[in-house]
Amino acid sequence: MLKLDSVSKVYRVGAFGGRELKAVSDVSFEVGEGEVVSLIGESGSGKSTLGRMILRLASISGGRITLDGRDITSIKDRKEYYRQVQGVFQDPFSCYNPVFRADRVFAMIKEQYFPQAGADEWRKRVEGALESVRLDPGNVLGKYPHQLSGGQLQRMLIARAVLLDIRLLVADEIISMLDASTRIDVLNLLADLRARGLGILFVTHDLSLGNYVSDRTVVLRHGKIVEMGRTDLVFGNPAHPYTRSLLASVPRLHAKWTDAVPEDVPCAFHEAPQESRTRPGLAEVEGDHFVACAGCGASKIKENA
Ligand SMILES: Nc1ncnc2c1ncn2[C@@H]1O[C@H](COP(=O)(O)OP(=O)(O)OP(=O)(O)O)[C@@H](O)[C@H]1O
Repeated sequence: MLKLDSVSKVYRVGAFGGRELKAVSDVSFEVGEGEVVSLIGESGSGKSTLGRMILRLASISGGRITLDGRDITSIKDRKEYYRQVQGVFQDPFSCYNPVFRADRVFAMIKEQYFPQAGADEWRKRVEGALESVRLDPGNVLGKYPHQLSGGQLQRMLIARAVLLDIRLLVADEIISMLDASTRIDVLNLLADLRARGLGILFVTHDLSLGNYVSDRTVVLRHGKIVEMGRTDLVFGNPAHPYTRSLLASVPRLHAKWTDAVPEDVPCAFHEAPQESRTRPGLAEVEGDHFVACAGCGASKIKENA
Protein backbone atom coordinates (compact mmCIF):
# COMPACT_ATOMS: atom_id res chain seq x y z
CA MET A 1 0.00 0.00 0.00
CA LEU A 2 2.29 2.85 1.20
CA LYS A 3 5.92 2.66 0.12
CA LEU A 4 8.81 4.99 0.84
CA ASP A 5 11.77 4.74 -1.54
CA SER A 6 15.01 6.48 -0.48
CA VAL A 7 13.07 9.41 0.94
CA SER A 8 15.06 12.42 2.11
CA LYS A 9 14.22 15.80 3.56
CA VAL A 10 16.44 18.84 3.66
CA TYR A 11 15.32 21.93 5.57
CA ARG A 12 16.81 25.33 4.87
CA VAL A 13 17.78 26.87 8.19
CA GLY A 14 19.80 29.77 9.55
CA ALA A 15 19.78 33.40 8.47
CA PHE A 16 17.92 33.70 5.14
CA GLY A 17 17.84 29.89 4.89
CA GLY A 18 21.53 29.82 4.09
CA ARG A 19 22.24 26.47 5.74
CA GLU A 20 20.91 22.98 5.01
CA LEU A 21 19.74 20.56 7.65
CA LYS A 22 19.28 16.98 6.48
CA ALA A 23 16.44 15.77 8.67
CA VAL A 24 15.76 12.50 6.79
CA SER A 25 18.22 10.53 4.62
CA ASP A 26 17.44 7.68 2.24
CA VAL A 27 14.58 6.15 4.21
CA SER A 28 12.80 3.17 2.64
CA PHE A 29 10.05 1.08 4.20
CA GLU A 30 6.48 -0.02 3.55
CA VAL A 31 3.19 -0.09 5.42
CA GLY A 32 0.79 -2.78 4.22
CA GLU A 33 -2.96 -3.11 4.64
CA GLY A 34 -3.94 -4.07 8.17
CA GLU A 35 -0.34 -3.60 9.32
CA VAL A 36 0.94 -1.44 12.17
CA VAL A 37 4.46 -0.16 11.63
CA SER A 38 6.05 1.78 14.44
CA LEU A 39 8.56 4.48 13.68
CA ILE A 40 10.77 4.79 16.74
CA GLY A 41 13.53 7.25 17.46
CA GLU A 42 14.69 9.90 19.85
CA SER A 43 13.63 13.52 19.61
CA GLY A 44 14.91 15.10 16.41
CA SER A 45 15.45 11.79 14.60
CA GLY A 46 13.08 12.81 11.81
CA LYS A 47 9.93 10.84 12.74
CA SER A 48 7.46 13.72 12.47
CA THR A 49 9.13 14.98 9.30
CA LEU A 50 8.49 11.59 7.70
CA GLY A 51 4.89 11.64 8.92
CA ARG A 52 4.41 15.14 7.54
CA MET A 53 5.83 14.15 4.17
CA ILE A 54 3.47 11.17 4.01
CA LEU A 55 0.59 13.51 4.89
CA ARG A 56 1.79 15.96 2.25
CA LEU A 57 2.26 18.67 4.85
CA ALA A 58 5.97 18.91 3.99
CA SER A 59 7.62 18.66 0.59
CA ILE A 60 9.84 15.69 -0.25
CA SER A 61 13.44 16.67 -1.05
CA GLY A 62 14.49 13.32 -2.53
CA GLY A 63 13.12 9.85 -3.25
CA ARG A 64 9.50 8.85 -3.70
CA ILE A 65 6.46 8.05 -1.60
CA THR A 66 3.85 5.94 -3.36
CA LEU A 67 0.36 4.75 -2.46
CA ASP A 68 -0.54 1.61 -4.39
CA GLY A 69 2.32 2.42 -6.77
CA ARG A 70 1.16 6.00 -7.41
CA ASP A 71 3.55 8.80 -6.53
CA ILE A 72 1.61 10.76 -3.90
CA THR A 73 2.81 14.07 -5.30
CA SER A 74 1.17 13.17 -8.63
CA ILE A 75 -2.26 12.92 -6.96
CA LYS A 76 -3.32 16.46 -7.77
CA ASP A 77 -6.67 16.23 -6.00
CA ARG A 78 -5.61 16.41 -2.37
CA LYS A 79 -9.14 15.56 -1.29
CA GLU A 80 -8.80 12.22 -3.04
CA TYR A 81 -5.56 11.59 -1.13
CA TYR A 82 -6.96 12.62 2.25
CA ARG A 83 -9.93 10.38 1.62
CA GLN A 84 -7.42 7.54 2.03
CA VAL A 85 -4.70 8.89 4.29
CA GLN A 86 -5.18 10.93 7.46
CA GLY A 87 -3.07 11.95 10.44
CA VAL A 88 -3.78 12.21 14.14
CA PHE A 89 -1.30 14.14 16.26
CA GLN A 90 -0.02 14.36 19.81
CA ASP A 91 -2.01 17.34 21.03
CA PRO A 92 -5.71 16.82 20.35
CA PHE A 93 -6.61 20.24 21.82
CA SER A 94 -4.74 22.07 19.07
CA CYS A 95 -6.84 20.35 16.38
CA TYR A 96 -10.08 21.96 17.60
CA ASN A 97 -11.21 25.55 17.43
CA PRO A 98 -12.29 26.41 21.00
CA VAL A 99 -15.14 28.65 19.82
CA PHE A 100 -16.89 25.87 17.91
CA ARG A 101 -18.43 22.64 19.16
CA ALA A 102 -16.02 19.71 18.84
CA ASP A 103 -18.31 17.78 16.49
CA ARG A 104 -17.76 20.47 13.89
CA VAL A 105 -14.92 18.18 12.69
CA PHE A 106 -17.64 15.80 11.46
CA ALA A 107 -19.69 18.57 9.81
CA MET A 108 -16.57 19.61 7.89
CA ILE A 109 -16.14 16.06 6.59
CA LYS A 110 -19.75 16.02 5.46
CA GLU A 111 -19.39 19.36 3.65
CA GLN A 112 -16.24 18.27 1.86
CA TYR A 113 -16.82 14.60 1.14
CA PHE A 114 -20.47 13.66 1.59
CA PRO A 115 -22.56 16.74 0.71
CA GLN A 116 -25.39 14.55 -0.62
CA ALA A 117 -25.89 12.60 2.62
CA GLY A 118 -29.22 13.33 4.30
CA ALA A 119 -29.24 14.68 7.88
CA ASP A 120 -30.62 11.47 9.42
CA GLU A 121 -28.29 9.19 7.51
CA TRP A 122 -25.33 11.39 8.43
CA ARG A 123 -26.23 11.46 12.12
CA LYS A 124 -26.39 7.65 12.13
CA ARG A 125 -23.00 7.43 10.46
CA VAL A 126 -21.44 9.84 12.95
CA GLU A 127 -22.95 7.91 15.86
CA GLY A 128 -21.67 4.64 14.38
CA ALA A 129 -18.15 6.09 14.01
CA LEU A 130 -18.22 7.38 17.60
CA GLU A 131 -19.37 4.03 18.91
CA SER A 132 -16.59 2.31 16.97
CA VAL A 133 -14.06 4.38 18.96
CA ARG A 134 -15.94 3.53 22.15
CA LEU A 135 -17.47 6.94 22.70
CA ASP A 136 -21.06 7.46 23.76
CA PRO A 137 -22.52 9.89 21.15
CA GLY A 138 -24.87 11.32 23.79
CA ASN A 139 -21.85 12.24 25.91
CA VAL A 140 -19.76 14.01 23.32
CA LEU A 141 -21.99 15.45 20.59
CA GLY A 142 -22.83 19.12 21.01
CA LYS A 143 -19.97 19.74 23.47
CA TYR A 144 -17.19 22.30 23.21
CA PRO A 145 -13.56 21.13 23.24
CA HIS A 146 -13.00 22.38 26.81
CA GLN A 147 -15.90 20.21 27.98
CA LEU A 148 -14.19 17.03 26.73
CA SER A 149 -11.08 15.20 27.92
CA GLY A 150 -7.90 14.80 25.86
CA GLY A 151 -8.73 11.10 25.36
CA GLN A 152 -12.26 11.90 24.15
CA LEU A 153 -10.96 14.54 21.74
CA GLN A 154 -8.30 12.15 20.45
CA ARG A 155 -10.87 9.44 19.90
CA MET A 156 -13.15 11.88 18.08
CA LEU A 157 -10.29 12.58 15.67
CA ILE A 158 -9.90 8.85 15.12
CA ALA A 159 -13.69 8.60 14.61
CA ARG A 160 -13.36 11.27 11.95
CA ALA A 161 -10.82 9.04 10.17
CA VAL A 162 -13.17 6.05 10.57
CA LEU A 163 -15.98 8.06 9.03
CA LEU A 164 -13.87 8.68 5.97
CA ASP A 165 -13.06 4.96 5.88
CA ILE A 166 -9.41 5.78 5.26
CA ARG A 167 -6.77 3.15 4.47
CA LEU A 168 -3.76 4.61 6.25
CA LEU A 169 -3.51 6.47 9.53
CA VAL A 170 -0.39 8.36 10.55
CA ALA A 171 -0.62 8.35 14.34
CA ASP A 172 2.06 10.77 15.56
CA GLU A 173 2.67 10.40 19.31
CA ILE A 174 -1.06 10.14 19.76
CA ILE A 175 -1.03 8.78 23.24
CA SER A 176 1.80 10.64 24.90
CA MET A 177 -0.63 13.19 26.36
CA LEU A 178 -3.12 10.65 27.65
CA ASP A 179 -3.30 9.05 31.08
CA ALA A 180 -2.46 5.37 31.49
CA SER A 181 -6.00 3.97 31.32
CA THR A 182 -6.99 6.08 28.31
CA ARG A 183 -3.74 5.05 26.62
CA ILE A 184 -4.58 1.39 26.72
CA ASP A 185 -8.08 2.18 25.39
CA VAL A 186 -6.65 4.03 22.41
CA LEU A 187 -4.08 1.28 21.78
CA ASN A 188 -6.81 -1.35 21.81
CA LEU A 189 -8.82 0.82 19.49
CA LEU A 190 -5.91 0.91 17.04
CA ALA A 191 -5.77 -2.89 17.22
CA ASP A 192 -9.50 -3.03 16.30
CA LEU A 193 -8.94 -0.69 13.36
CA ARG A 194 -6.00 -2.75 12.18
CA ALA A 195 -8.20 -5.86 12.28
CA ARG A 196 -10.54 -4.03 9.90
CA GLY A 197 -7.68 -3.55 7.42
CA LEU A 198 -6.43 -0.10 8.35
CA GLY A 199 -2.67 0.39 7.90
CA ILE A 200 -1.15 2.45 10.72
CA LEU A 201 2.17 4.26 10.95
CA PHE A 202 2.62 4.61 14.70
CA VAL A 203 5.16 7.34 15.40
CA THR A 204 6.57 7.18 18.90
CA HIS A 205 9.66 7.66 21.02
CA ASP A 206 8.30 5.10 23.47
CA LEU A 207 9.76 1.67 22.78
CA SER A 208 7.35 -0.27 24.94
CA LEU A 209 4.36 1.24 23.12
CA GLY A 210 5.94 0.41 19.78
CA ASN A 211 6.53 -3.15 20.91
CA TYR A 212 2.96 -3.49 22.20
CA VAL A 213 1.20 -2.16 19.17
CA SER A 214 3.19 -2.91 16.03
CA ASP A 215 3.81 -5.75 13.61
CA ARG A 216 6.95 -4.17 12.21
CA THR A 217 9.38 -1.63 13.64
CA VAL A 218 11.60 0.96 12.01
CA VAL A 219 14.29 2.45 14.27
CA LEU A 220 15.45 5.87 13.15
CA ARG A 221 18.55 7.74 14.25
CA HIS A 222 19.67 11.13 12.91
CA GLY A 223 17.22 10.73 10.04
CA LYS A 224 18.52 7.31 8.94
CA ILE A 225 17.18 3.82 9.50
CA VAL A 226 19.52 1.89 11.77
CA GLU A 227 17.39 -1.21 12.12
CA MET A 228 14.01 -2.47 10.98
CA GLY A 229 11.96 -5.58 10.62
CA ARG A 230 9.42 -7.72 12.40
CA THR A 231 8.87 -6.22 15.84
CA ASP A 232 9.51 -9.52 17.67
CA LEU A 233 12.87 -9.88 15.87
CA VAL A 234 13.99 -6.28 16.34
CA PHE A 235 13.06 -6.31 20.03
CA GLY A 236 14.02 -9.94 20.67
CA ASN A 237 17.35 -9.90 18.88
CA PRO A 238 18.47 -6.28 18.34
CA ALA A 239 21.42 -6.20 15.96
CA HIS A 240 22.44 -2.52 16.09
CA PRO A 241 24.19 -1.09 19.17
CA TYR A 242 21.83 1.89 19.10
CA THR A 243 18.74 -0.33 19.30
CA ARG A 244 20.40 -2.31 22.07
CA SER A 245 21.13 0.89 23.96
CA LEU A 246 17.53 2.04 23.48
CA LEU A 247 16.24 -1.20 24.90
CA ALA A 248 18.71 -1.13 27.75
CA SER A 249 17.75 2.42 28.69
CA VAL A 250 13.99 1.75 28.88
CA PRO A 251 13.83 1.21 32.64
CA ARG A 252 16.20 4.09 33.40
CA LEU A 253 14.16 7.24 33.68
CA HIS A 254 15.80 10.34 32.18
CA ALA A 255 18.62 8.29 30.62
CA LYS A 256 19.53 9.75 27.25
CA TRP A 257 19.33 7.33 24.37
CA THR A 258 22.47 8.80 22.89
CA ASP A 259 24.41 7.70 25.97
CA ALA A 260 25.10 4.45 24.13
CA VAL A 261 28.30 2.84 25.31
CA PRO A 262 30.36 1.68 22.29
CA GLU A 263 30.33 -2.09 22.21
CA ASP A 264 33.24 -4.31 21.46
CA VAL A 265 31.18 -6.65 19.28
CA PRO A 266 31.32 -7.19 15.52
CA CYS A 267 29.18 -4.93 13.35
CA ALA A 268 26.18 -7.03 12.21
CA PHE A 269 26.03 -5.20 8.87
CA HIS A 270 29.64 -5.93 7.96
CA GLU A 271 29.46 -9.46 9.37
CA ALA A 272 26.50 -10.26 7.10
CA PRO A 273 27.29 -11.75 3.68
CA GLN A 274 27.31 -9.39 0.68
CA GLU A 275 24.20 -11.06 -0.79
CA SER A 276 22.17 -10.12 2.29
CA ARG A 277 22.49 -6.42 1.37
CA THR A 278 19.25 -6.38 -0.53
CA ARG A 279 18.29 -2.85 0.57
CA PRO A 280 20.54 0.20 0.28
CA GLY A 281 22.59 0.66 3.44
CA LEU A 282 21.02 -2.32 5.21
CA ALA A 283 21.88 -6.01 5.55
CA GLU A 284 19.32 -8.73 6.26
CA VAL A 285 20.48 -10.42 9.45
CA GLU A 286 17.58 -12.89 9.47
CA GLY A 287 14.21 -13.13 7.66
CA ASP A 288 12.55 -9.68 7.74
CA HIS A 289 15.16 -8.12 10.02
CA PHE A 290 17.56 -5.54 8.60
CA VAL A 291 20.39 -3.57 10.16
CA ALA A 292 22.65 -0.70 9.16
CA CYS A 293 26.38 -0.42 9.85
CA ALA A 294 27.09 0.26 13.52
CA GLY A 295 29.54 2.99 12.49
CA CYS A 296 32.37 0.49 12.84
CA GLY A 297 34.56 2.19 10.25
CA ALA A 298 34.84 -0.98 8.11
CA SER A 299 33.50 0.81 5.03
CA LYS A 300 36.19 3.51 5.42
CA ILE A 301 38.89 0.86 5.83
CA LYS A 302 37.66 -0.76 2.58
CA GLU A 303 37.53 2.57 0.77
CA ASN A 304 41.08 3.39 1.82
CA ALA A 305 42.45 -0.09 1.03
N1 LIG B 1 10.18 23.21 9.68
C1 LIG B 1 11.44 22.94 10.02
N2 LIG B 1 12.44 23.75 9.64
C2 LIG B 1 13.72 23.48 9.95
N3 LIG B 1 14.10 22.38 10.65
C3 LIG B 1 13.15 21.52 11.04
C4 LIG B 1 11.76 21.76 10.76
N4 LIG B 1 11.03 20.72 11.28
C5 LIG B 1 11.92 19.90 11.87
N5 LIG B 1 13.19 20.37 11.73
C6 LIG B 1 14.43 19.72 12.20
O1 LIG B 1 14.50 18.44 11.60
C7 LIG B 1 14.99 17.47 12.53
C8 LIG B 1 13.95 16.36 12.66
O2 LIG B 1 12.80 16.91 13.32
P1 LIG B 1 11.48 16.04 13.57
O3 LIG B 1 10.47 16.94 14.18
O4 LIG B 1 11.12 15.33 12.33
O5 LIG B 1 12.00 14.98 14.64
P2 LIG B 1 11.18 14.02 15.59
O6 LIG B 1 11.92 12.72 15.60
O7 LIG B 1 9.76 13.97 15.18
O8 LIG B 1 11.34 14.73 16.99
P3 LIG B 1 10.24 14.83 18.20
O9 LIG B 1 10.08 13.44 18.72
O10 LIG B 1 10.92 15.75 19.16
O11 LIG B 1 8.99 15.40 17.61
C9 LIG B 1 15.27 18.22 13.81
O12 LIG B 1 16.64 18.55 13.82
C10 LIG B 1 14.42 19.47 13.70
O13 LIG B 1 15.00 20.55 14.40
